Amino acid sequence: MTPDQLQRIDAILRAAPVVPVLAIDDLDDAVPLAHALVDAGLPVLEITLRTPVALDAIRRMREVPGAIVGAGTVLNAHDLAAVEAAGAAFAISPGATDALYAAAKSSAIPFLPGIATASELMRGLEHGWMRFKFFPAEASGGIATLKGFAGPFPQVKFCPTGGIDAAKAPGYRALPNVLTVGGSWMVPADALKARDWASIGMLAAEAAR
Ligand SMILES: O=C(O)C(=O)C[C@H](O)[C@H](O)COP(=O)(O)O
Repeated sequence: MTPDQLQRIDAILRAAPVVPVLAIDDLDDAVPLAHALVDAGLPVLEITLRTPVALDAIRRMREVPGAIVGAGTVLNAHDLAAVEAAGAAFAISPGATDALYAAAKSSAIPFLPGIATASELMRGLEHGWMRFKFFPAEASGGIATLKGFAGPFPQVKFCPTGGIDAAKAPGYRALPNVLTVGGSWMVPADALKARDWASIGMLAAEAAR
């Protein structure tokens, strides 16, 4: 991670009160969903590569004014190259491998690897990274684990994701080593299916406060 990549990932995460983690099945939902979230105060969007239309969704959503659209579920060097080619502003992984770190080092895209343990974090430090997704946050000890990491790793900051909801988010965001949190709670599956942008906007606005 170059100083430039560190500065860029920090700027992106600091622009996000919360990062919505999105799985888009219907490409026609991409733009109205981005509008609903951005207008509600959540400009930074993580589009997971879990659906066949994810790369096309990134291409469309990045045209929405104010949106900072990145990719999630980036599992390998091939995924990283694909999301960079689609114009993603950043790439997030639920974990990390040596091959993925190597690919990220030779790429310009800001990359946020995932870690859940001290050893995974130390492997990331060896590769030069100081910003991580903490995943799956709740299942990996949540706030108590992040407080534990603050002692031996004072220079490291996190975006915890996984099992966080509206009630739990403020506790995470109050931690000094947390830049922002990620989660899908503001886009309930039934609201997305119903294209209920008003409800999603209300949940997003609440998350942005
Ligand atoms: O697909 C990925 O790359 C992931 O890392 C998983 C997501 O971050 C979580 O599924 C979001 O967590 P929830 O808010 O609990 O839904």
